Amino acid sequence: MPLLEVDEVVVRFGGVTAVNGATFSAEERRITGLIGPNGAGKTTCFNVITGLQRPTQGTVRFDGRNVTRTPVHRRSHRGMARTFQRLEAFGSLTVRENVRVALDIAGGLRGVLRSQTAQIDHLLERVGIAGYADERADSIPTGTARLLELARCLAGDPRLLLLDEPSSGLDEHETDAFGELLLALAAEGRAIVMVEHDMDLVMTVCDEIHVLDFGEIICSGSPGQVRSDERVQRAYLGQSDEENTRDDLAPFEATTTIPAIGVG
Ligand SMILES: Nc1ncnc2c1ncn2[C@@H]1O[C@H](COP(=O)(O)OP(=O)(O)OP(=O)(O)O)[C@@H](O)[C@H]1O
Repeated sequence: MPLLEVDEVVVRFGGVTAVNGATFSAEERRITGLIGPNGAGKTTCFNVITGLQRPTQGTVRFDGRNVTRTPVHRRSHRGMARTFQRLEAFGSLTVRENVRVALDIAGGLRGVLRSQTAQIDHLLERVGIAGYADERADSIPTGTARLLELARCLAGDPRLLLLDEPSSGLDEHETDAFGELLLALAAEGRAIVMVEHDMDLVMTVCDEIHVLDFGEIICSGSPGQVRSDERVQRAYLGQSDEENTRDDLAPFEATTTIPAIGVG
């Protein structure tokens, strides 16, 4: 049974249908990609999964239980963790203090009063930002701040990790290391769902990919299946030049086939 099941979810904002009957799942030990053009409904799906957005219709199940109406903090307590596109760390605290706060909160839920320095160091090393431990969070590069968000998520030892554009701000070398980290986190038994615009990363690490377009899942499958799907290629190429300004879409402008984006 998948750890996460999203079933026929619809989200309407007035006249806008942001998500339209989306059905997909995520399993432990696997990395699931959720991709699609700007405004396709990816972040809204994350909001529904984590409880920030009540769906107009549909169901979310986590570990077999219907959590569609479960508040955010209870879903978190049951093992969901999420990073945001917008950075959420406390800017005036150091990187180390940010991780300590996250560990204290997670530990508090388990009755542990004070986090151990070794735990903090371990998390910082794990995500590769130990060198920034004593810097203020608002002074570190964006990519590093995203890794700090991940460290804060891992403080709660989540079973399901939802990552919203986690690699943005990382250079090529850092992105490669990040991909390795994701694979290691999944191998430990976690389910990872990732909204990501770096197609090289998505195609390299994801076991399964769901493609959203105008709120609908238009394709689900392996990276190979998604790359060769005509509807996916049309969805990306269909954007006007004005809309099509994001770096992530640039590779699709040069070619009509996804395999030519430098993967595999
Ligand atoms: N609170 C809201 N009120 C009204 N419309 C919204 C709201 N949130 C999202 N939308 C609309 O819903 C659609 C889906 O938005 P969403 O942010 O989920 O897309 P996305 O795929 O995450 O986009 P991006 O890749 O640009 O982050 C868009 O048309 C957006 O304008």
